[in-house]
Amino acid sequence: MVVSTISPSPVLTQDDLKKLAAYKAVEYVESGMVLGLGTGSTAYHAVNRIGELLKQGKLHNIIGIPTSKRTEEQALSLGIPLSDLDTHPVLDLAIDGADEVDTHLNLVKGRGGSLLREKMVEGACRKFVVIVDESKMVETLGGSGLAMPVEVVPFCWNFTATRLQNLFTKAGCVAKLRAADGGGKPYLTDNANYIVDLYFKGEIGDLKAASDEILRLAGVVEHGMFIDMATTVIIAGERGITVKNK
Ligand SMILES: O=C(CO)[C@H](O)[C@H](O)COP(=O)(O)O
Repeated sequence: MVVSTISPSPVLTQDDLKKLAAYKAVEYVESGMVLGLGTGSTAYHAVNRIGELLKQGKLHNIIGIPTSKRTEEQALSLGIPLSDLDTHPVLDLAIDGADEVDTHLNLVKGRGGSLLREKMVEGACRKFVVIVDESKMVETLGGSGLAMPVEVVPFCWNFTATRLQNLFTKAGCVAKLRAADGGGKPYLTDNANYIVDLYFKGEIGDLKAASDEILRLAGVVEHGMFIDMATTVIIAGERGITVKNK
């Protein structure tokens, strides 16, 4: 793993840090590329920057593949030409945020709800650049006490949630159905599925084994562990930008 650190910065807000990481990632974009466009408050800055460079004529012939309806709307409003994986099954580069990044550059994604499309798009990229502020860096995934999302079909979701929780009893896992903003109804993904958030008290353990066990359950569509997918992680912190390459 190659690590490089670039220039210190003054006191910045978390959003400033997200923007710094996003702008740094957009330096990897070249004219003619097919790009995966991520979802979330960090990726938002990257998509805006790509739109800005296109408008200024500094980038040409970009094709974006959005990872959510939200990003699709944003990209269209900026005049970024869009396509899909059916037409472009191999992408040059994707830029996206993450909820957690571990020391091996494995990720938790999907607290913003777009994990399935993100995994499809980012899994089809030659290069996947992840952009985070330093608060997202963790020793081990799931250890922050925050959610590890799993997209499930709505049919008997409670049955699936219970089976998910039972997979990780040793890790003190609690499975909760994600509610839509305002409570009441379940959160619906862009694919009309539900999300069950897994909360761990202990360690998940072997990530690949956990992934296999989750995906073996009928009713599960995809989970938010992105194992061995990121090729570069750009971390913005108070002391500057750190770039980690696989
Ligand atoms: O996985 C995601 C959405 O499904 C986001 O990339 C992740 O939640 C990070 O979001 P943010 O940049 O807003 O912190």
